[in-house]
Amino acid sequence: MDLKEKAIASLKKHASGDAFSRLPAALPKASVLIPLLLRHGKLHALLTVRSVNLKHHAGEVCFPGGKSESGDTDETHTALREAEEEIGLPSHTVQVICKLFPVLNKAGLLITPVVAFIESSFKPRPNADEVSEVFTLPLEFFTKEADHSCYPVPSVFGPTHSFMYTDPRTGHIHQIWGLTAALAVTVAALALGKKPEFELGFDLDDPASAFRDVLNRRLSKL
Ligand SMILES: CC(C)(COP(=O)(O)O)[C@@H](O)C(=O)NCCC(=O)NCCSC(=O)CCC(=O)O
Ligand SMILES: Nc1ncnc2c1ncn2[C@@H]1O[C@H](COP(=O)(O)O)[C@@H](OP(=O)(O)O)[C@H]1O
Ligand SMILES: [Mg+2]
Repeated sequence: MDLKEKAIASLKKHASGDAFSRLPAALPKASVLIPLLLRHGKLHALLTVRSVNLKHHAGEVCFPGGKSESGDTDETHTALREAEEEIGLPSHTVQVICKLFPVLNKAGLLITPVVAFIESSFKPRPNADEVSEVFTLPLEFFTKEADHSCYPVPSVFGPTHSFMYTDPRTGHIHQIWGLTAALAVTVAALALGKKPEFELGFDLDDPASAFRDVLNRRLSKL
């Protein structure tokens, strides 16, 4: 099996399917697209820098995505629609692999990560209202200790991970932390089949278990 096939097979083992699709409507929903691509024979991930003018998470690094809208048919539709709006990614060129288990953020938004392969030749067209920059980086960066730190403060699941990435193309230094870092380390570890050099703070064989506890606590309060 080649790199891409291995990553797809490994990610699909953690597909959440529709297990979380029928949760109460009182739980507001969002999706993020985790776009993977092959570049120089390696798996890469695509990330965005949010506009400094946004009300929430201004200037932070995140995956393309956003809140579910009434016309969306499911979580995957939300992720693809948002990616098309934010970075001009044509949905028909995207190979969706699977939805992973959703995560709850502090605001109570249930966020479903949708993992997908995009074409290596994709040229982003950022929507300046929402996105100031788009960059890609090797997925294995999220398994290395070199530019990583970890804080004991609980994030969406496990401790808070943080990475400092210097983009060799632009020289820009990007901090990737919190929710986005948690999703990136999970997808990197699963897709590459490689334990990170640092302590993850959750069980890689069952990454959804920590999340289930958080979700059940939240559901009991609805
Ligand atoms: C949650 C969102 C996917 C919603 O999308 P929208 O475009 O409508 O804002 C998005 O805001 C998002 O990805 N936010 C997180 C960005 C991020 O990871 N920032 C760095 C750390 S802040 C953090 O981890 C917040 C955790 C929390 O519980 O809120
Ligand atoms: N055309 C537009 N111009 C400016 N802001 C927009 C916009 N469309 C969406 N937004 C804002 O962009 C953010 C992300 O939206 P989405 O969920 O669609 O990704 C939201 O703001 P905040 O994140 O500041 O609340 C939303 O209000
Ligand atoms: Mg968004």
